Amino acid sequence: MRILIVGAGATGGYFGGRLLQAGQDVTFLVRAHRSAQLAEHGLVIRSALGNVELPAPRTVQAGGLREPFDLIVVSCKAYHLPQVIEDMAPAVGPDTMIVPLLNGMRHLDVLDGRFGAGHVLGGQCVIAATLDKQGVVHHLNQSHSLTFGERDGSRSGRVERVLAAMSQAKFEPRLSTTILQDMWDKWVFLASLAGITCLMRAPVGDIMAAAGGEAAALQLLEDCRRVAARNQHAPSDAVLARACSVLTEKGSKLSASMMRDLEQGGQIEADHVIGDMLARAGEEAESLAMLRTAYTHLKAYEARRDGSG
Ligand SMILES: NC(=O)C1=CN([C@@H]2O[C@H](COP(=O)(O)OP(=O)(O)OC[C@H]3O[C@@H](n4cnc5c(N)ncnc54)[C@H](OP(=O)(O)O)[C@@H]3O)[C@@H](O)[C@H]2O)C=CC1
Ligand SMILES: CC(C)(CO)C(=O)C(=O)O
Repeated sequence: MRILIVGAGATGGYFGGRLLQAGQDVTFLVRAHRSAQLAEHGLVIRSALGNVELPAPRTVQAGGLREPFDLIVVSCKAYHLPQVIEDMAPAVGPDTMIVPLLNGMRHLDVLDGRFGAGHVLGGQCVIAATLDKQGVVHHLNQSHSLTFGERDGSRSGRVERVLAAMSQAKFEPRLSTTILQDMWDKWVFLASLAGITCLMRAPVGDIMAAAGGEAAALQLLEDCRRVAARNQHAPSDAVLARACSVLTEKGSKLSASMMRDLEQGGQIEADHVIGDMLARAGEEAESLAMLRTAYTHLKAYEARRDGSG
């Protein structure tokens, strides 16, 4: 299976690197700076679950794509998606599958609109990873699952082939028959985690140590749950209980990748992760005060960052 990983950043570098390590036919679509880094230093992953150094992984830049790939894994940030879509278009042939790993949901509509829904599977990853200035991928926790599936829930031949291709790689590939619900479940959790850790500029444990911290986190979770329910994707009691316990764990060092980006002064996926959640609340948005505050806070950060205030 010919696999194109779009973006060799934290998630793309990690999962693409693990696939390459397992002997899969992997190419990375990258931009000039990352291309030079990978050519000089190779793809380096530092992980408690096993370091790996892959000298000179195959890369291609926009304009260099000539043929369709079997599988395209999209692992860019949401704010880069419009350009990414144009750059990857020559790699999409009649039988190409696209698996996006972005947090949130709106990218599915964007990808469907450009390539047709038949090409676009559901996808998500659970991992904490970051890229340092030298281009090394740092895996920060013990989770590394990549879940994908047909959005109609079927176990088609093509998703079975993706599972087979991923089965030898050193991460947890999961073929889901409920991928849209899985994506909503993760979004509800992630939007709560990103919203609260960014708002408080602190990981979960420090928020729990602060007066009002637990109530604020749980209120944000409840706001996101209400949006999911309104969109016919209410999380189950078990999913909610798990989200609740992770978001309120005393002493926890957990924070969202958005908080890491924000603390480094970087761009953030405010509209994609929080704004779109609010947009899907419709007229209920007025009553979701924590979610609205989380969004306003991120937009104020963006305004300050890009000097548009
Ligand atoms: N990091 C994490 O722990 C997790 C992240 N996620 C989600 O995964 C998605 C990706 O995040 P993450 O991997 O952290 O992001 P990164 O910023 O680490 O990586 C994204 C990569 O996309 C590349 N890129 C952007 N535009 C293009 C383009 N036109 N052509 C080729 N490459 C391009 C960037 O390259 P360049 O260097 O040129 O800018 C960058 O290396 C996000 O939606 C995030 O929310 C989900 C779970 C965990
Ligand atoms: C939920 C979590 C923390 C892990 O995948 C994540 O997606 C993120 O930090 O962006």
